Amino acid sequence: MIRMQDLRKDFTVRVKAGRLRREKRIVAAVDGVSLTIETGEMVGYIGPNGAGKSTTLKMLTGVLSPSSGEVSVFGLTPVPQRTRLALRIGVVFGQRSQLWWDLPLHESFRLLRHIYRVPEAEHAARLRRCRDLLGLDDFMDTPVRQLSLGQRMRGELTAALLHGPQVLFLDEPTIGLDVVSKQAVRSFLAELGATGDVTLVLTTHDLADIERLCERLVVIDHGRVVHDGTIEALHARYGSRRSLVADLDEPLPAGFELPGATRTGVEADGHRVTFALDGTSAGGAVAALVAAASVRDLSLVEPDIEDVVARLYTANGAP
Ligand SMILES: Nc1ncnc2c1ncn2[C@@H]1O[C@H](COP(=O)(O)OP(=O)(O)OP(=O)(O)O)[C@@H](O)[C@H]1O
Repeated sequence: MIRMQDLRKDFTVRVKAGRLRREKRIVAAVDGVSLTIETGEMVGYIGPNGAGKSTTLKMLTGVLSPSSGEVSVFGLTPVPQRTRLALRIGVVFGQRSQLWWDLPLHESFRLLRHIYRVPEAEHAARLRRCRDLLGLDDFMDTPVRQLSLGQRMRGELTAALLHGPQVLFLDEPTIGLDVVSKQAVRSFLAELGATGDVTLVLTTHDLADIERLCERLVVIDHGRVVHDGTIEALHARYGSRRSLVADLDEPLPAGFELPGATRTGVEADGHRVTFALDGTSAGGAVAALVAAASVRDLSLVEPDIEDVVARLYTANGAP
């Protein structure tokens, strides 16, 4: 449904070359991206600053023309068929608003209904759902310029959905939001994605968004895709391991080894030990530890996505 084939976008920038001279330089913001995204997928599109995420979204939504390669969304070519495409996609760019700054929020929604020519009953049903799930009622009458960032973002999401798009492109939807607003936005998107009717593509620097929402993770760096798969596949590729943390009555005997695990930490004078598990099953290691020592408490710690993504960015030479 969304297809990109060897998609590229070059920008020409002028950089200082000596005291008075400026030189033209080509920046390959997107450098040969090929991806296919099917209906109902929830895809996290991540990468370090300047990796090319926003540029890709801009080409998908018809804001920017590609320098070369192909891009289509529902078989439409975004720039020349932008108007037709707009009826079928919703876009939220964290930094840019689609609401009318001086009007109360509900007026923006009313105007959008007319722009998209949405039948009254359909509009009312969608708006009701957004009001409930995103808790808009307290600020429906407030002019947009007086809304907090979290309130505005909830308004932006609603505005992007009122015409019933089949794909939602979100650029940093939770940036700068407080914890409560983040949760509201994430739960809302999770619910939306769970219906299977809406395809979600979102960029974010907050990996909790990805963990909560996305089955598929595409990592881009220097304009190129460096990973495309599940979070689990990413962990497997980078050898992330689960840890077993045990609190013991007595320290383990010297030279103690746990089959299927490697000791990675000792704290509290030997009363707390951490083992990295080699496999995915903890059963054998737990049984062996309990047989060998007096265990007071045990916990399993999942690998941290932040760590593995940081390793991935570093591996690709990001600054
Ligand atoms: N209009 C433009 N003119 C010149 N260079 C641009 C333009 N837009 C983006 N770039 C450059 O293209 C590269 C990719 O930028 P892009 O905004 O797509 O990155 P990003 O992954 O979205 O980054 P961030 O996480 O910081 O938002 C960067 O090197 C950026 O400086």
